[in-house]
Amino acid sequence: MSERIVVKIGSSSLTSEEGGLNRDSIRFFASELASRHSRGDAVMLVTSGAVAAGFRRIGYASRPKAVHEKQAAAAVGQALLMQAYQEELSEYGIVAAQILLTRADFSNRRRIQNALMTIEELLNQRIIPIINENDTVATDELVLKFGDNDNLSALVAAMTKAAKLVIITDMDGLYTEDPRKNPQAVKIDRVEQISEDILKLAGGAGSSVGTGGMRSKIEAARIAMRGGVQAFIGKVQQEGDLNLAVNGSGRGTYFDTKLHSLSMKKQWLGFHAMPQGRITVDDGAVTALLVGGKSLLPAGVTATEGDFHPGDIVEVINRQNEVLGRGVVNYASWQLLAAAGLGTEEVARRLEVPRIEVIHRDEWVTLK
Ligand SMILES: Nc1ncnc2c1ncn2[C@@H]1O[C@H](COP(=O)(O)OP(=O)(O)O)[C@@H](O)[C@H]1O
Ligand SMILES: N[C@@H](CCC(=O)OP(=O)(O)O)C(=O)O
Repeated sequence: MSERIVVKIGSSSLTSEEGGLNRDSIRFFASELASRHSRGDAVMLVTSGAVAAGFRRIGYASRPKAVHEKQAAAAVGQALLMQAYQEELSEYGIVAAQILLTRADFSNRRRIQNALMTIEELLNQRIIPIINENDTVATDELVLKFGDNDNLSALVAAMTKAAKLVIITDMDGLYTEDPRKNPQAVKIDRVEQISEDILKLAGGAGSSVGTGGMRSKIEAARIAMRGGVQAFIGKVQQEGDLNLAVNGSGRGTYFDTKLHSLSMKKQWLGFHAMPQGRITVDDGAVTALLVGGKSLLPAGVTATEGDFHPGDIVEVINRQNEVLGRGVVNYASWQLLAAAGLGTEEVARRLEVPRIEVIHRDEWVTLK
């Protein structure tokens, strides 16, 4: 059966600690991708490695830390990376395309629609889109940077309604602890829900070339699952490993989902738009939102944060500060402050709001 898949390859799989691209690795991954492509899959690749490939060529002794140096390294390395993929994929008669995206592109509806249309056309033409963060324009200081490509790959998978996201890394899955630190750590084969406990298992990057570590991969798996995409985190190292990973018997951890893909509108709400504020809710409201599929009423609100207006997107958290989801708010922040904890009739008497629900169920996305 042919499928739509997104494959993400981390810096640690493409480069050595001393920097520079490992051409054998690129050759190997190209052959794995070509094998899925020849089965009829629509294959997209999200690849890191620009900074790691470029710093060596520039002459820096190690992976740079300063933003301008990282961006210079990425500018050099991205060209080397594309050249290597293009040459290796052409051995199989496959054409590759370069797509560079930033977090800010995802926050702009028109830009992201355009990127999606481009990707769809490339896939129609049996081209493999090769996607990376546009490092020269994305900056660290703002929330506008992905930093690692794990999140980017999950957003691409959700946006293109891929069946599967394969996150390739140097570890054969998620362990109960970082195996580099504790060799007794035990591998987890399947995860059906990403709880806070699962997130706590994961530490930072294991190598000096990787950035995200396991935590950002699990966060990516969470986005993928919410978007109705099955995610895999693990190793693809020998011939046929990518097929195994796609078919369910790969060397890694599977994050299964029973959810259906989210509409572009709900993806926008949940993943892309920048929230303008936060609303804290009580336990009754948590159940109403997460279990009952109900709208959020003022009675369940205990606190608000930020300056928002009707129509803005806000994040909803519980008393433990865990994010439950996001939605379109019908109140201004000052109105909600006045209405918090009150019954609906009381609110209707006191305030003029476009809708009595703080967030209507149709304009809500659960992220927990
Ligand atoms: N619980 C865990 N299970 C597995 N690996 C973990 C865990 N916590 C931290 N890690 C580390 O995450 C690393 C992979 O992330 P990273 O170095 O960013 O790789 P990549 O470049 O492939 O994105 C592993 O090498 C491992 O040391
Ligand atoms: N866009 C950057 C990605 C940075 C990075 O190291 O990411 P990753 O290896 O996925 O943790 C690059 O190409 O170098």
